[in-house]
Amino acid sequence: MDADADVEKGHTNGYNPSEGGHSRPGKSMSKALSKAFLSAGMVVSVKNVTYTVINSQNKKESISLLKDVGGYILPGEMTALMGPSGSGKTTLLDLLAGRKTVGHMDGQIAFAGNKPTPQACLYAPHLSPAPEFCPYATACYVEQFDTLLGTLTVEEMLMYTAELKRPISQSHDVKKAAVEELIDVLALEGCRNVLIGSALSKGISGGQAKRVNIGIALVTNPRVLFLDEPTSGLDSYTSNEVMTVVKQLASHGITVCATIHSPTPYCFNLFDRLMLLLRGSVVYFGPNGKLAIEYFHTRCPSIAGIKEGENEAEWIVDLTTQADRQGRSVDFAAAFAGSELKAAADKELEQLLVEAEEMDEATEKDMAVKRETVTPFWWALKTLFKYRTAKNYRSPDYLGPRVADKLIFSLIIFTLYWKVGKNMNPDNITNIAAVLFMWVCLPAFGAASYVPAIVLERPLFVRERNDGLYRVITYLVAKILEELGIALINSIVFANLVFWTVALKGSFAIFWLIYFVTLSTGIVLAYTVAALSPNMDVANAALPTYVVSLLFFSGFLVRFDAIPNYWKWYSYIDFLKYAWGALMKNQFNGDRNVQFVEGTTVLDYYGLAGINPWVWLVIEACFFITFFGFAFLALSYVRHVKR
Ligand SMILES: Nc1ncnc2c1ncn2[C@@H]1O[C@H](COP(=O)(O)OP(=O)(O)OP(=O)(O)O)[C@@H](O)[C@H]1O
Repeated sequence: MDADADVEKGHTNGYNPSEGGHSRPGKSMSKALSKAFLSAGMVVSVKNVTYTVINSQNKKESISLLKDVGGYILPGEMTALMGPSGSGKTTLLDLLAGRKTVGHMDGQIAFAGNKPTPQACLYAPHLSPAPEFCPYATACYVEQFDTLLGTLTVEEMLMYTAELKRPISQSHDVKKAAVEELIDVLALEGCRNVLIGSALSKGISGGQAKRVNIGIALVTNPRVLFLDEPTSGLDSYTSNEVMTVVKQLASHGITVCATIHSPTPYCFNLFDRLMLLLRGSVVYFGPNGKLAIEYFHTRCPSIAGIKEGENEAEWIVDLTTQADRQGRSVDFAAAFAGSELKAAADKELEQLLVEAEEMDEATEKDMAVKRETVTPFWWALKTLFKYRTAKNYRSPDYLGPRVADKLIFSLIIFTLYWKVGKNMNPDNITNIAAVLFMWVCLPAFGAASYVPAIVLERPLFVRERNDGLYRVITYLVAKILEELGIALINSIVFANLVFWTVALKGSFAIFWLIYFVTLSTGIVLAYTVAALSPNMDVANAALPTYVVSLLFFSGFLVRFDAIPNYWKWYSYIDFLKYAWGALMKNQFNGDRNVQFVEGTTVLDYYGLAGINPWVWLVIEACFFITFFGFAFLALSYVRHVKR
C-alpha cells in the first residue's frame, strides 16, 4: 500500500501537505500516542569529543574525524546533525550510539550524565517485575539502510522483534498490543500483511520499510532514538510523513537525534535544535530556525543572504560547503568557538552534567545492565525457528538450491551406475570406488549453496546483534539446525535412491550416515568460509578451492601410500578421506574384499583393510564439530563491517 492509500485511510500521522512546507506540525498532529510510548527521554551530552582513526590513505598516520565536538541532546526535542557530505555526521551518531568498532575517542559522552556501557546503551535491560510498557532499552539506532527480513510480513517483522527484545515474562498479548499500537502509530495498517520483500522480489515501499525500521527501534520503547539519514531515498511527501511520526515521539518526551542530508523545508522545521558539522568541527550548535539563520547572516556577511522562500536547510549546508571549498572551514569553527552561543551552550552542558549525576532509580537500573540480550538462549532459538525457519521451509527459493543438486546427482548416479555394485569383477571395482567417491564429493561441493545464507544476510545479522536480539551461538545453532533438518530428509531419501539402485553392499546405515555427516560437515564448512569471507566473490572462490584440494588427498585419486611424506599431514585432516574410506570398507568388507590389482585385495590396495568404518564415521563427525567451532569464532570475532 502506498502513502496515498494510507492517507485515504486517514493514516496521515498529522502530516498534511496542504499546510505548506514551513509550518510546524506540533499542533496538527491528529493521532495521539498512547501511554505505551510515553517514555521519558534522557539527556545525551557530548563534551570535548575528538575521534581519531588510522588514515586509510596513509596507514602510518592517524586522522581526526571529529575535533573537540561539544553539545547536548535534550529529551522532548529533535536534534538535527547536519553538514556537507563527509563532515562527520554519521561518525558522531555512531559514537553516540556506541557503534564504533575502530578508532580512538577522547572526551566524554554521557547518557543522563553517566558514561554508558555498550550494553546499557544498546541492549535492553530487564526490569522485574516488568511493568506494562516500560523503557526496556535505553537507546535505539535506526540505520540508514533497511535491514529487514524479506520473508516476513510487516506485522511478523515487528512481532518477531518484540518477541526477541521484550522480556519473556511479558505475555504474548502485551507484546501483540504493543505491535498493534506501533502499526497504528506508524500508519502501517494497510501493509501489515504485505511481505517486506527484497531487492529481487518487490514488497513494501521504501517509506513503509523506513517506518518498519523505526518500529523495530520503538518496540522496546527506547528513551533515546538515533536515526541515520531517516529520509534518504524517500520522496518529499513520505519524508515529511516519516519525520512527523518521529517528531510526535519527541514531543512525548523521547530524546531524538537524526543525521539529515537534504531535508524538505517541512522536515527541517520539525527539528528543535541543530548541530552543524564541517570537517569534523562544530560550526553551529543551537536552536534551529531563525536564530540559526541569523547566526550565519551575521557571522558570514560575505556570503549571499537567504532569499525569500529559499530552502533554509539547503542554504545553510550550501554556505558551509562553499566555505569549505574556499578553505575557510577552520575560520568557521573558530568563529563558533568564540561565539556567545558556544559559551551559553558550554554553560548549559556543564549544568546538565551536574544535574544528571543524581540519577533516578530507573535510570540507574537501565545503565547498570550487563547482559547481552533480554531473552535466554532457548527462547531466542524458539523465536528464530518460529519466524524464520517456518518461513524458509515453505519457500521454494530456500528449498530449491538445497534439494535440486542432490536430486539431479542422485538421478545421474542411479541411471549411470545402475546395479554396478553387483559386479565384483576386478575391472568393475574402480567403477564402484568412483561412485562412492562421487557420493562424498558432491555434498562437499554442494556446500556452496549454503554460503549466501551467511554472506548476504550479514547486514541483518550485524544489526540484530547490535540490537541485542540474540547471541552468536543462538544464531549459529538456529541456522545449522534449520539446515540439518533439510539435510536429514535429503540424506534419507537420496541415500535410499542410490544405495538400492546401484546395488551397493554392506550396511545401509553406514552408507546413509556417512552421507548425512558429510552433508552436515559441508554446511558448517560453508558457514566458516562465509563468515571469514568479506563478500560472495571471495567465498565463491575460497570454498571450491578448499574442496578441490581435499579431493587430491582423499585416497581415491592418489593412494595414501603414494602421497609424498611431506603431504601426508593434509590427508589426515581431509574429512573426505574418512568419508570415502569408511564407505569403501563398508562396501568391500569380509568376503567382498576381492582381488584387485598387483595381487592385492581392494582394501589392501587402498590401505583401508585395517580401518573400522564406524570409527572413521566418528572421526568425520569430529570435523563437523571442529568446523562448527571455527564458524562460531569467525562469526564472533571477524568483523567485516567496520564503522
Ligand atoms: N579511516 C579513515 N581514513 C580517512 N578518512 C576517513 C576514514 N574513515 C572515515 N573517513 C572520512 O571521515 C569523514 C566522515 O565520514 P562520515 O560518514 O561521518 O560523514 P557524513 O557527514 O556522515 O557524510 P555523508 O553525509 O556523505 O554520509 C568522511 O570524509 C570519510 O571519508
